[in-house]
Amino acid sequence: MIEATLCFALRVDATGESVDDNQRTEREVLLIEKRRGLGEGWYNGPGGKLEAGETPRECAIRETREEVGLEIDPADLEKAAELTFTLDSEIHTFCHVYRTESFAGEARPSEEARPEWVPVEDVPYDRMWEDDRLWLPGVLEGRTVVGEFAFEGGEPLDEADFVEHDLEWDVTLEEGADDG
Ligand SMILES: Nc1[nH]c(=O)nc2c1ncn2[C@H]1C[C@H](O)[C@@H](COP(=O)(O)OP(=O)(O)OP(=O)(O)O)O1
Repeated sequence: MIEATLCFALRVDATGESVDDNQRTEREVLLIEKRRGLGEGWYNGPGGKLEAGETPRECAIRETREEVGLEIDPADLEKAAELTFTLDSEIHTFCHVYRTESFAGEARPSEEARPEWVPVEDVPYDRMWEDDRLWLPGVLEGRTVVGEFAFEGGEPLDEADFVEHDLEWDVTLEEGADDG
């Protein structure tokens, strides 16, 4: 089983467009267009596989730094979801999902990822994993969720068929004692 993370940074963008002289503000999320690995060519949050001895929180911070160059304080990461992806009835990947509204630096591209700030209303679900449209909108609204998503058809996971899912919303997500 692969243990992995995803990290969604959110910001409020003042667009400067005036509506009755009020400045319109729009929430944006930092997505990446993935340049290699599982889900290559699709949009997702920064993230990746845990390294030995690393907590999920540490992994989410490291992957976000490596892939797009943002720095995040561990205390500012909020656990938002725990997702289990099964392939042909076996657990393939367990994914810890975090969100944050606090970070330092400017997003920059890397070999692994091309970052893009996207209005929360315009997330390109047609260019993402098929399961994302089921859980990401709630996560971006600030909710928590535990989900299980079943894929069939053999490796690789990103070419398998998405067949069923189960979601439990607004749960309390426990974290390991060393995971802050
Ligand atoms: N069904 C799914 N929906 C989704 O949104 N993200 C998924 C997913 N299945 C896997 N992922 C994500 C979780 C994790 O961030 C990433 C794992 O992909 P990879 O195994 O290719 O790892 P990466 O190459 O990104 O990581 P490293 O090699 O550790 O840098 O894909």
